[in-house]
Amino acid sequence: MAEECSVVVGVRIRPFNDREKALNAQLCVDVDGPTTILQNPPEMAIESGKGKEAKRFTFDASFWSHDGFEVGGDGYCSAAPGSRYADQRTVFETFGRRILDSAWEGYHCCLFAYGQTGAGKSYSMVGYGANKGIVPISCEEIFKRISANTDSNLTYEVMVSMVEIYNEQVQDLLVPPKDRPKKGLEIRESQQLGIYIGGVSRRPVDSYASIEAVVEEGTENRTVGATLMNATSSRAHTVLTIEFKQVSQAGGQQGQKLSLINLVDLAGSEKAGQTGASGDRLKEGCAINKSLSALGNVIEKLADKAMGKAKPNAVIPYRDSKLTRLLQNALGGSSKTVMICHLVKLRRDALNLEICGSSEEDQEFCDHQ
Ligand SMILES: Nc1ncnc2c1ncn2[C@@H]1O[C@H](COP(=O)(O)OP(=O)(O)OP(=O)(O)O)[C@@H](O)[C@H]1O
Repeated sequence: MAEECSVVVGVRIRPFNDREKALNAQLCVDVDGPTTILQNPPEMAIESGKGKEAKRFTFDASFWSHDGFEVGGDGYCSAAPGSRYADQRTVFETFGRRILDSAWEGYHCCLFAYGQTGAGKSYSMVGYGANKGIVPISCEEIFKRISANTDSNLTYEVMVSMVEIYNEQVQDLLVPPKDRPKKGLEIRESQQLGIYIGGVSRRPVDSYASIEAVVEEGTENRTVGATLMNATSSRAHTVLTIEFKQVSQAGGQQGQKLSLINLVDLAGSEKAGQTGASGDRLKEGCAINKSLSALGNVIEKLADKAMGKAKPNAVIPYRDSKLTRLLQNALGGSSKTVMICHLVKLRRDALNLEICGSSEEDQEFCDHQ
């Protein structure tokens, strides 16, 4: 456990939606192995004065989910023969499994889905219909692994909580909206527990069915609102925390290993003009963008530390937002972080590119919001 925190980043590109098809949207992204290639379309080249040359950004993985899939009888989308389409299972195998392996080793972990509204974050995290995302597949895997355990000296305890951060307030998704405190829950700190949410519901779960029921209940209670870009846009960050405890008995002594697995569906980053935002929607958008910037800063600093670009004692600005404060336990120390960035409008999808130290950074492309 002496290892420092690690941050891995991937990019996923979804199919065009109806709106983009109607607008005759141009495809200006490609992938080549772990590299994402951005083409500068001619009109942007004129606007930026930068020419048409493609830019290449290398990540830990780049998932092509734009086309090349076939739909099975059950609705599951998988790669057509010879295609490079990355289906839900591929994304889980590349990143979700890594998170579970780390949790089994006793690390705290965070997996984030980042991207503009409608870019496919919820699709990757929760999924739709037969195309289950990382959350349900991970939950299934956790209980598959637990039931495969044959060591009678080893037992497991799993607890789940689910909150959303909406307008910088932490709300318990396992409590109906009418019964929640108006100002949300407080993030507290103690020597024993580190950072924790005062009064949050923690439900014990002992099977896939029980965790699925809790996640469904929480999902029903989420704050969603329509924007022009996505009819059921999530306007809050949703954080599912799985407390995973391994209890071992040896020589009359009990040992415990606790891992916090945080699966985070971030609210969509966006430009007010594109989403038709005003009033409440605009206020939400400002809170979302502010906390995403804070997250970007924290991850960038963690990545710098992991790569030796920053001093080991460099201060990480967790306190700049509720989101980063809440996840401080899981992001700091010897933890594992995975960020899956979903691309749509490339010049504006900055955090994706900025946080990855291995990319050829270009301010024109990284001009965030
Ligand atoms: N990889 C994919 N393959 C097929 N369809 C996808 C994929 N990713 C997203 N979609 C479709 O695109 C639409 C928008 O996706 P999704 O709801 O996941 O976006 P989002 O980023 O979570 O948006 P928001 O932040 O507004 O909640 C959905 O109809 C979804 O089914």
